[in-house]
Amino acid sequence: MAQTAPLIPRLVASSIAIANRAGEIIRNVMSKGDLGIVEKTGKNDLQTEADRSAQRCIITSLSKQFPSITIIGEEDEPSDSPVPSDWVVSEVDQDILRLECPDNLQQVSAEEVVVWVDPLDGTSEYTQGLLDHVTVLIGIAVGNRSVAGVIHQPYYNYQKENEPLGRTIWGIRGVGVGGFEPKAAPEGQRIITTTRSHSTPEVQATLDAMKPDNILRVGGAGHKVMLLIEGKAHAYVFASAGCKRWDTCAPEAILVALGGKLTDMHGKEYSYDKNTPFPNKGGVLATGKGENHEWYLEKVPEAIRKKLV
Ligand SMILES: Nc1ncnc2c1ncn2[C@@H]1O[C@H](COP(=O)(O)OS(=O)(=O)O)[C@@H](OP(=O)(O)O)[C@H]1O
Ligand SMILES: [Mg+2]
Ligand SMILES: [Mg+2]
Ligand SMILES: [Mg+2]
Repeated sequence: MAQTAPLIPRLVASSIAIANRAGEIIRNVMSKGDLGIVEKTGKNDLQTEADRSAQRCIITSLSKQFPSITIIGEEDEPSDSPVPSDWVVSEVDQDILRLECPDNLQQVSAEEVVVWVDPLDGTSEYTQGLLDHVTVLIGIAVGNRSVAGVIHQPYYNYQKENEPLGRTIWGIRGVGVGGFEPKAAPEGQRIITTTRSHSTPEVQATLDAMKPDNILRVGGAGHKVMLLIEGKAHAYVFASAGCKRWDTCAPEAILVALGGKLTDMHGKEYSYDKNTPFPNKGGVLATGKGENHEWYLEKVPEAIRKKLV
C-alpha cells in the first residue's frame, strides 16, 4: 500500500507523523523551562530553542524520506548540526495512504514539490504562555500552488483533564480535510481575526473600515485559519507585510480544500514556487467557505492597499 500511493498523499501521511513529533519537542522545551530566546531582525520577531529543534526534526525527517523535494524552513539553521536519532521520524499516517487521489495529483514528481515549513507559528505567544495559539505548519506546494497542508496544535486540550493532548489537521485540494470537524461561522455577524502582536495603524484602519461585530486578536497564521475553519471567525485580515510564505502555505491548502480563499490585499493568490521571495508583502486576507471575499477586498482603504506591494 505505502509504495503504491502517489507522492502527495505520501508526503501528507509523513508530515502528520513528523508534525506530531515536532509538537512533542515543542512541549518538552517548554516543560524544561529554558526557552533560549533569540531576537531576530524584525520587530517582535523571536526564535526559541523550540523553533530551532522542531525545524531540525521536520527537515531532517522529510529530507530522509523524500530526498529530491525542495524544503524551505523559517529558521536559519546550520545543516551540519547533529540531530538526535529519536527526532528522525519514519512513521506515516496509514489512513491518508488509502485516500482516493485526484488525477491532477497522481503524477506529481519530487522535483516539482516545494515544502514550506514553519516549525512553530506563534512564537511570541509561545514565550508568553498563550499556548493554544501555537501551531506547527507543513505546507506542500506543486509548482506555484499550495496543494496540501498539515496544521498541528501541540497544546490542543491542554487545559482540559482526561482529553488527549494535541491534534493534527490535514487538507488536500480536491480530496478534503481531516482531524477536526469543519463548521460554518455564525450567520448575521462579522467576526474578524487579526494579529495580536504585530498591529499597526494601517492594520487597525483596515479593520475599522470593515465594521466588524467582533475582533479576535490572536497569535499565529495557523491559529487564525483554524478559527475560520472551525466557524469562530468569518475572515482573517492583516493589512501589513510581515507574514511569510511558510505561515500561509499549509493553512491556505486546508482552507481552500474546504471552499475558502486566501489572497493578498489585492485579491492575488501567493505563489509558493521555490524561487519566490518569501515575504507576504501584500498582506493576508483569508475568508471561510461561503464568505464574500470580494466584499472584504473592496473595504481595504486604497491608500493602504497601494502600500502593500
Ligand atoms: N511584522 C512582522 N515581523 C516579523 N514577523 C511577523 C510580522 N508580522 C507577522 N509576522 C509573523 O507571521 C506569523 C503570524 O503573525 P501574527 O500572529 O502577528 O499574525 S499575522 O498573520 O501576521 O496577522 C508569526 O510567525 P512566527 O514567527 O512563526 O511566530 C509572526 O512572527
Ligand atoms: Mg518567526
Ligand atoms: Mg509563522
Ligand atoms: Mg515560526
